[in-house]
Amino acid sequence: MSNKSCGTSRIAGCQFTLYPMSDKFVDIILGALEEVDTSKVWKDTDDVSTCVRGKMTHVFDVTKAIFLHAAKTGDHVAMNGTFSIGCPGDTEADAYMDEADEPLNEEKSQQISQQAGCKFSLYPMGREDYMDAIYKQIDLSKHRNVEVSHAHYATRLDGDVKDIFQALHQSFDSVQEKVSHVTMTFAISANSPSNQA
Ligand SMILES: Cc1ncc(C[n+]2csc(CCO)c2C)c(N)n1
Repeated sequence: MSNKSCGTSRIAGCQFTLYPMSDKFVDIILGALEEVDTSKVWKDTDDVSTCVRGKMTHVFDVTKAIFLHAAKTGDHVAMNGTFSIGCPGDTEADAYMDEADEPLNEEKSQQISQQAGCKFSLYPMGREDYMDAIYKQIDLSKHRNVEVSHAHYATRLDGDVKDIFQALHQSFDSVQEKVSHVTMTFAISANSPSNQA
């Protein structure tokens, strides 16, 4: 099987869009994209979304940091996105697969404390037993730092943004160990007026 691998890890990616519910949306989007160190990932931003690709650890580090920097403005900010790994033909970011594993934004991200709500869905591709792959690989009870609940077509995670992204990362990683091509969609929202008493 050709899994387009390079070294020991495979190219992962995330395509995401920030939606700041604020008049300052341009500054919030561009500010978050600028403030985060994206030098270990391939990156492309257009009028619809941003795509980052490279080692899984850097893809999660950068996506999480961009959401945190937008949310720390205090404005109501949402992000929708799709993670993908093992997509046949996804080799364009090969050069980035040689980057060392240390995430570049972890220190700054650790300093930001931010609550959020998130819904995510896993899609193991090309498998008749896709439901088993989802149920067997994700032991959601492992995510001790986030509140896990079930929603139609998705699993809901509530807690600190860093813990939510850690749970997303773990779930995605455990499924991709067993299934070659996996996508995972997510929507995350912070500072929503719905949560203000
Ligand atoms: C992560 C992310 N990347 C791109 C866009 C698209 N976008 C909409 S407004 C704007 C700034 C002015 O051009 C940009 C880049 C987004 N919303 N979120």
